[in-house]
Amino acid sequence: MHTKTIASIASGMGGGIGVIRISGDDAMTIAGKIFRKRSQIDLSSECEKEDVQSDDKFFEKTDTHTIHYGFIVDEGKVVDEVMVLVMKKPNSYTREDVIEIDSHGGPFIVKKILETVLKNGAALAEPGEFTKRAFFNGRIDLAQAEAVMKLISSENNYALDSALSQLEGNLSKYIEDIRQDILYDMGYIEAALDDPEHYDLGKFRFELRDKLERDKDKLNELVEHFDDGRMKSEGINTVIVGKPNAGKSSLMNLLLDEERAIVTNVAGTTRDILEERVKLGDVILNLVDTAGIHETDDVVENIGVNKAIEYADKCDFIIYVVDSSEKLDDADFQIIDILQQKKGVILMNKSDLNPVTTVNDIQKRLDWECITFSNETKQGMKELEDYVNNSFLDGDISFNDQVHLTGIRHKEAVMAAIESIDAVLQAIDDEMPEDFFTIDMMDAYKGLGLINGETASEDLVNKIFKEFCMGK
Ligand SMILES: Nc1nc2c(c(=O)[nH]1)N(C=O)[C@@H](CNc1ccc(C(=O)N[C@@H](CCC(=O)O)C(=O)O)cc1)CN2
Ligand SMILES: Nc1nc2c(ncn2[C@@H]2O[C@H](COP(=O)(O)OP(=O)(O)OP(=O)(O)O)[C@@H](O)[C@H]2O)c(=O)[nH]1
Ligand SMILES: [Mg+2]
Repeated sequence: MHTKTIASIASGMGGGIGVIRISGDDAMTIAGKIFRKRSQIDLSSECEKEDVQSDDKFFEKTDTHTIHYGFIVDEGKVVDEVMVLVMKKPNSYTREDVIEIDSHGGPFIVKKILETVLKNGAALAEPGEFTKRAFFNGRIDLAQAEAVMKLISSENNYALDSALSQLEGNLSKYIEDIRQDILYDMGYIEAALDDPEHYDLGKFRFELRDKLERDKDKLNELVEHFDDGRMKSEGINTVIVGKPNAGKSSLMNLLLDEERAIVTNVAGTTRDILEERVKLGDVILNLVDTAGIHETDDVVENIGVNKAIEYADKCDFIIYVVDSSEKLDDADFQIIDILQQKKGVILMNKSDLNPVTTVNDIQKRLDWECITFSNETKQGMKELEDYVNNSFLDGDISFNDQVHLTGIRHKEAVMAAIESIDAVLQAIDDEMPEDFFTIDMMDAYKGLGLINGETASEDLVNKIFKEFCMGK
């Protein structure tokens, strides 16, 4: 079958060099049509010489993995001076014939070259279409394709390392080992039911029970580390709380290093929640500034207070800002009540003023780390950074021996498989006949296949690739 040839800009816009990528059966021919060697160009007019014919077979005749210096022309006129990379199937990213044109990096030039390529027979690639082809052509599985996206969007070492591990296929292998275990045992049960004379199901159910328990432990381990991994790579959902005027918005601005939130000496300045992403050391915080929590009759402010409480309830981490230049009051006591079962840190803010509330005053009510802090003098910034980094990045995880789920889609598939395994375990305990087991075993087998894509529907696959960026 002749595959449609696609093209797209593969580089980020701007930068010194731009990359236009072409993939498909006509990639070589299209490139041949628009490529000229230096000797074919009249440099004084920036046009091809008069008697020059395009050599459509030029790249078909070259070896794979070779680089060619020359020019791209559009209707005889030079568009840019380029390098062309040739990768012949199956030795390419998509496993199809691939041409990459390295051009000068300006956005106008890059777009013009892409237009020239499209004019000569390629179709504009959809987001993720190159990687989708790598998937359909069997070079990578679905989890690995998703890892490519994770890799591109990673913002810290943790995200990068776990994406690389997934791209290498570590998650896929972990899941596939469990699937093969289940498949083997399903096969055994069916064979034994068909041919009871040669297969003994006598003690099999006890063996099966042990095996499934082990598989379940392995899957549970993935689920247990999921939140941890999500926080490290996508950011810790962090809410700044405190009573009005404590200095919450000032802290937001200080961490962001810009005047993002409105700060005034009027209590009740912040009404709505404000979300921003900041990096503190190697930790990413998805930071939320909230309205000061206290009793109020103001309708609008009250909505803000309720939102603050709601956010504080469902976040990963709280920064509780205390105005240490004032006595703790009812508002603080109300906040401390809300925070009891949560994870967070206390900033004893306004340390540049006369301290009235001490670390001791507060720690006897809330057993959290206390940092003496000032938005004015930046006292405590280093301690805050260290505390957050130590709390969330402790015990360097070795990626060689640990596998991580990096997406909610994977977590859901694993949890569903655990449920199916539980159903089998229950059936064993209930002394049900063996053919009952296979239904749930099949569910677990198929459910886990969603992760590497073995059992993923076309809709699911399309949905995943839609999230990709252009040119990938
Ligand atoms: N110029 C360029 N740089 C790039 C990419 C690319 O596509 N082009 N990549 C794109 O993301 C990344 C590298 N990933 C790649 C993965 C596989 C193959 C590939 O050709 N694989 C073939 C053949 C391998 C071989 O020749 O030994 C294969 O596995 O069948 C290429 C790049 C980052 N850098
Ligand atoms: N001296 C001193 N003043 C501070 C410090 N942090 C904040 N302030 C001042 O305290 C006042 C309130 O600061 P905000 O950051 O608006 O306080 P908030 O907690 O966001 O207040 P609401 O939004 O009303 O809940 C402003 O006048 C700030 O300049 C600090 O560390 N030292
Ligand atoms: Mg505020």
